[in-house]
Amino acid sequence: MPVDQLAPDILASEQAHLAESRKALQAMREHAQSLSSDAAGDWVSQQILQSLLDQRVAALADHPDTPLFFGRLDRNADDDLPRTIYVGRRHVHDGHSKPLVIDWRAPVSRAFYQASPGDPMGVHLRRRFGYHGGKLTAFEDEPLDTGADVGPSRILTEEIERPRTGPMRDIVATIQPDQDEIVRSDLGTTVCVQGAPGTGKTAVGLHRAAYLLFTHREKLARAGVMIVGPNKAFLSYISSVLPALGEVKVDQTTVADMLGTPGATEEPEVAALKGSARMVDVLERALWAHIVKPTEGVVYTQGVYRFRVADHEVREIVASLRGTTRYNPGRDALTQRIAHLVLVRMEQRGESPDDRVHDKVARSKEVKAVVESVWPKLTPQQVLFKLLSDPEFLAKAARSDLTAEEQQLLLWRKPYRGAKSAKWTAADAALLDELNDLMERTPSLGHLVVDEAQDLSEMQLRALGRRCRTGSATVLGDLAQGTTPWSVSSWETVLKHLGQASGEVTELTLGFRVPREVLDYAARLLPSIAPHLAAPRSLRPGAGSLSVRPGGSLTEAVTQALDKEGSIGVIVPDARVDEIAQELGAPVLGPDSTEDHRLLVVPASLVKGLEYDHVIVVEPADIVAAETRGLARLYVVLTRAVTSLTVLHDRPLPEQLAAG
Ligand SMILES: Nc1ncnc2c1ncn2[C@@H]1O[C@H](COP(=O)(O)OP(=O)(O)OP(=O)(O)O)[C@@H](O)[C@H]1O
Repeated sequence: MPVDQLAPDILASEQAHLAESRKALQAMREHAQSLSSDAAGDWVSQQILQSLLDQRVAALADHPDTPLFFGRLDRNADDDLPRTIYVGRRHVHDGHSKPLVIDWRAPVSRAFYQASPGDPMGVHLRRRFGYHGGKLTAFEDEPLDTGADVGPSRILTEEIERPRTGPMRDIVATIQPDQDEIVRSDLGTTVCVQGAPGTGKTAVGLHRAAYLLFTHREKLARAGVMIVGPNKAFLSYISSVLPALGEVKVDQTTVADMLGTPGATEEPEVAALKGSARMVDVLERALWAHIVKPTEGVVYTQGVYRFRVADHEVREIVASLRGTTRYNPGRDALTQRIAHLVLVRMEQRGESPDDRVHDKVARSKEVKAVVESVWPKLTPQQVLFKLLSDPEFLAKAARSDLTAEEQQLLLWRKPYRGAKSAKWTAADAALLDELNDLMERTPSLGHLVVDEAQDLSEMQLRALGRRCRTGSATVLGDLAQGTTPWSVSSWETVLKHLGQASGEVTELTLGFRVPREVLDYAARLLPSIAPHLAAPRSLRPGAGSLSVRPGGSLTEAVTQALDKEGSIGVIVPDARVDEIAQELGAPVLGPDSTEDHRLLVVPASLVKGLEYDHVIVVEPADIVAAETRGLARLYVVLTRAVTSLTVLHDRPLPEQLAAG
């Protein structure tokens, strides 16, 4: 496709449109700044209005380095909009409300991403713009009414190959048609995306969040949108994308932050068992086993009178409540109903007690004592503590759902002294969350984006599912990159445990990050780790991007990479991180890292979801040997490179890689 830098007139007129749009944006901002919150009636409304105005002013800031628009459509359409529209990150209009730039999320912008010679969608020319810094330097024309396909866009390839420094960039200018389908799917639809490394799953998830917030602003501002990623380093890497799209009110979190940071670790087989949804019934029985059959009634004394509620009456209330409410509301309801019966007795004696008396009875020590003995106040930690430390209690709760060996596996080898001093693992955190929800309903958000979902256990998925129970989700992942002991093998299973069984599973198949030569090399591992998945495809051939060096020198590889532009990740077996960092005098990526460095030593276990222009992998055999799903880990490691991958090894390569 021609990048038409040789048409100076056109380029100059497009640059003039950019200048006009920038000026108009400046005017919109000045107007917003001139608005006053004084018009609001009271102090509270004034504060709310001021905060809205501040947000509006911030949203109208012009970032000189980011293109205000990146595309143009010349349309045949007969609607209220100009025939020529410019597509950009946000709406900009002139002083007469004429749109100069239209938000990429507006319905009319859809054609920019979706129109094709086969289906021009009323567009006869699509123009893409190339930028250098904030300067418009090139454009690329695609006539859509001639029926001829003009081939891949050079602006797209250049965008992908632009050297990386710092965090992930947005892809709003170059979203591809199949990605756009996912980005623009309805709020009510849960979408699950399987995609090979670098197919843009993370990018698509973030852009979908931005699209939904634009399209359903009010509803989602109330209900909330949350992005869930594997660790803080990953969140830091993606943290700039949504703000660059003008969306600052999205929470980004990890499962550990959401459910509680683990204070202990455990054997993979124990973690896998605790992660299984078979634990659900066990937990439910464990909780409800705390309710004791009432053997005594209540005697409430007021002055010289005693009002009695018989034991069988308490039994009846408990029986009617058990299993029909969550644990805590059930406990409250038991208190209220006992108090009610006391009040009935008072009325039978001719009194007319009011609400205050009702409250007093409900809070009396007599009623509290019976409720506590029958339906005790509990914390999730107390229940799980009992389950993991008391073999008899576990056997009672487990029934035939867990074998004797499995029960043995669950019990702590060295029990803690109490629920408060117990140290919980990542798997325990999900069990505690399940118990918490059995006791008290977990509030739901409007939309959840879950990245690297293949690594979540069934119990973690249930925990996330609760948080989008009345909303929807975007679930992203790659079954071949599953590295946890509980990694799932099908997306249908993921959706089921998430409580979104009707969600749509879709696939992204074209890789943008990894050059073909490197991707083909990594794909030699696929038959061993995910035989049912098709080999991934790559947009760019990347001839010469792969170098495998037996006995190769690390210092030499790093020096070569430093001679080129872009970021460098030296990915090493976790056990060798310190040694190699010292050798290179380079910083190490930690789970909580948020800083940018051009050269980083990266532990293999932390590199999921990240990418570097140049990747140097040290000793693949050790990376594989370090964990049960070591081959899948190696697949993740080998698919992080945008421009070049160098593999250094002294030990023989894993046989799947060697046999090429
Ligand atoms: N349409 C696109 N235009 C430009 N760049 C793109 C596009 N789609 C994806 N990319 C780029 O490709 C790279 C990989 O994207 P992303 O991290 O979203 O992939 P992923 O599928 O989540 O990968 P992984 O499975 O390895 O986590 C990123 O640099 C992203 O910006």
